[in-house]
Amino acid sequence: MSDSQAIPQTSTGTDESVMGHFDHGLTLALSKGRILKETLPLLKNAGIELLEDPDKSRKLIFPTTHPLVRILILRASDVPAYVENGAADVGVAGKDVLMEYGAQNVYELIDLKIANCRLMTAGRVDAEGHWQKPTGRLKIATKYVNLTRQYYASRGEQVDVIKLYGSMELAPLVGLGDLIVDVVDTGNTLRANGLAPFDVIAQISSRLIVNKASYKRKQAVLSPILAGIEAAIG
Ligand SMILES: Nc1ncnc2c1ncn2[C@@H]1O[C@H](COP(=O)(O)OP(=O)(O)OP(=O)(O)O)[C@@H](O)[C@H]1O
Ligand SMILES: O=P(O)(O)OC[C@H]1O[C@H](OP(=O)(O)OP(=O)(O)O)[C@H](O)[C@@H]1O
Repeated sequence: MSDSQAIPQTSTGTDESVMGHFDHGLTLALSKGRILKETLPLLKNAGIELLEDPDKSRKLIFPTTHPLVRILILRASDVPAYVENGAADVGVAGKDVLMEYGAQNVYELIDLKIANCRLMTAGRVDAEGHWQKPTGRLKIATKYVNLTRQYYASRGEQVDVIKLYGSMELAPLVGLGDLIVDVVDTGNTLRANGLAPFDVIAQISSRLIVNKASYKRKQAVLSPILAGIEAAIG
């Protein structure tokens, strides 16, 4: 690497809360977007505010106003893995993500009642709002492959599941699957793409999860933070 390409070291870039193991403190795993936006007011009530705007930074670890708390910004679906393996002590993730991942080593402590939506089946309908059920096995396009298999198995239906990573609404429009399983809030995305919602699989909100070992070892730091968050829930 030439000098002009060298990565600049900022004063916070080598700070222990950013780079170190941070064993004495709490590491929180959140995801960018709606979860971060809706979690910040709850954290504020627990004395935790970001020192930097993650929308204006390429960093992934953020120090906070609480000297013993730092925040990791991850992909929403990666949050359970970080908490389950102890790389983060605490995480906030949608119930959809938690059910799909099936984390073992975590306690689900608080329903934060944010990012509320429903996990649903949906499909392409004609002008009268009718869906043509195909003959033979249903093909379901979704990023929730485990949940989808469980749901149809519980109904005694054999289906083929096609794994996608986003924009599920596109799939039935171009013949990739007969139905989708995705989260629905206003229904606008379904409507805009000529799809209709069918069955509700689960009501979804975001949950605060804690690594089981962290819960035992870090009670002193954790308890007042959990109390502050709980007090702020609407
Ligand atoms: N339209 C919505 N309205 C309300 N809550 C939603 C909506 N879409 C998703 N959620 C909830 O918010 C969580 C995070 O969604 P977000 O869109 O930020 O991440 P994502 O794009 O689904 O994740 P990933 O990048 O890992 O695929 C979801 O797991 C779900 O619980
Ligand atoms: O019923 P609605 O209010 O339209 O919300 C549903 C949409 O929200 C989510 O996507 P999101 O907005 O998170 O975009 P994404 O595809 O980047 O995840 C979800 O995957 C749906 O597409």
